Amino acid sequence: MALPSFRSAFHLDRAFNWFPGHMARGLREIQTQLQKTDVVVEVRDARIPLSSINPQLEQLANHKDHVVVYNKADLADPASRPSIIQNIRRFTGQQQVLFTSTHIDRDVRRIIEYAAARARTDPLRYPSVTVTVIGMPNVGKSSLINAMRRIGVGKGKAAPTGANPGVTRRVAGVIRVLEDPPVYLVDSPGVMVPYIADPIRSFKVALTGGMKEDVTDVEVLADYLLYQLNQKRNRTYCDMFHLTEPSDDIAQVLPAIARRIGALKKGGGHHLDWAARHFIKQFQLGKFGRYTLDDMTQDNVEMFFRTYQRPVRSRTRQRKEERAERIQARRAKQLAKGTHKQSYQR
Ligand SMILES: Nc1nc2c(ncn2[C@@H]2O[C@H](COP(=O)(O)OP(=O)(O)OP(=O)(O)O)[C@@H](O)[C@H]2O)c(=O)[nH]1
Repeated sequence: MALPSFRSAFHLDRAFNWFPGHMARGLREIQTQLQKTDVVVEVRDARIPLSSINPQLEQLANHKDHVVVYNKADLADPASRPSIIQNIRRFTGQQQVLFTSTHIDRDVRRIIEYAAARARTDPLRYPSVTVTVIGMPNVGKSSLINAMRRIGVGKGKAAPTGANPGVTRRVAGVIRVLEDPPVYLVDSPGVMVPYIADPIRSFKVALTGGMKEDVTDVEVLADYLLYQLNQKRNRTYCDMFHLTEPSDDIAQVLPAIARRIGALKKGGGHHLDWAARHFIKQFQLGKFGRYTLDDMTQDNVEMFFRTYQRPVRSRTRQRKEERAERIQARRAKQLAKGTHKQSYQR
């Protein structure tokens, strides 16, 4: 049987963006909180090692003792780890890079140990250590804090968690995670990059659960997931949804998923949005295997770091600036004319 031909690129005309008010406020609160912080734990998603970097947070954290934690490592391709460590060190100078899964105690303990080492090596300077946990939405900050508390002091959940992004909305109070030396953690709201210009980057963030569903289009996102699976020649979805052969056409795949999960409309037809949500959820649960969506090849990483720190203007800001430029140009023109008139009159 001839293999079906797959798309060689995914074409998108728009990016998803999500930056509600609580994130702008959260960023200001984090800035204030960092003044009272000894160690910053910046949590990112191991499945999107580049796309889960928020330059605004990174800049705030860079002035501090700062450790980068790639969480959800159980869902990411382990083969990408060496290139993540190497590239992050090379392009950001960041030496402390850890990989964690909140349900693997050994991983979580390494963060506690990192913070406790400050107090152990310099107890006069650090009679206790305060750690602030920052990062993009849904990367697992609160889950990590709860895991550290469970491991460090044997206590239950203190930070609310949830499958949807944006559960934590304010910088929280301190939570003790170790008695001796005393280590305290502070949770903070996930802060998204204010404006993501690159549609593919926004799709990766959305696919890994970092965007509120309302700002996305689940069927387009499901199509992007299908594209990703086919790129990697991953056929798991065929067995899962009883497809006889792989397809690159989401219009064929979504009805098959809908039939499989019983998302059928009363008068006939399929709930394609339910099917799309189910498809995406399976990816987020790791049912298609472990994925690192960002291309970690040298060229791509270099390109990312060359452009990512440039402040990206939102469309509104861009329009305002363009308008201001037009007004200025018009005034300059009028002035030139006026000057000409004046000199003529003189
Ligand atoms: N598989 C896996 N899931 C995780 C891990 N850490 C967190 N999660 C799940 O990811 C989801 C988000 O976790 P949270 O801890 O609420 O994330 P957060 O970064 O605090 O989210 P915000 O409130 O948006 O800032 C939850 O459903 C967690 O169960 C991990 O290491 N592995």
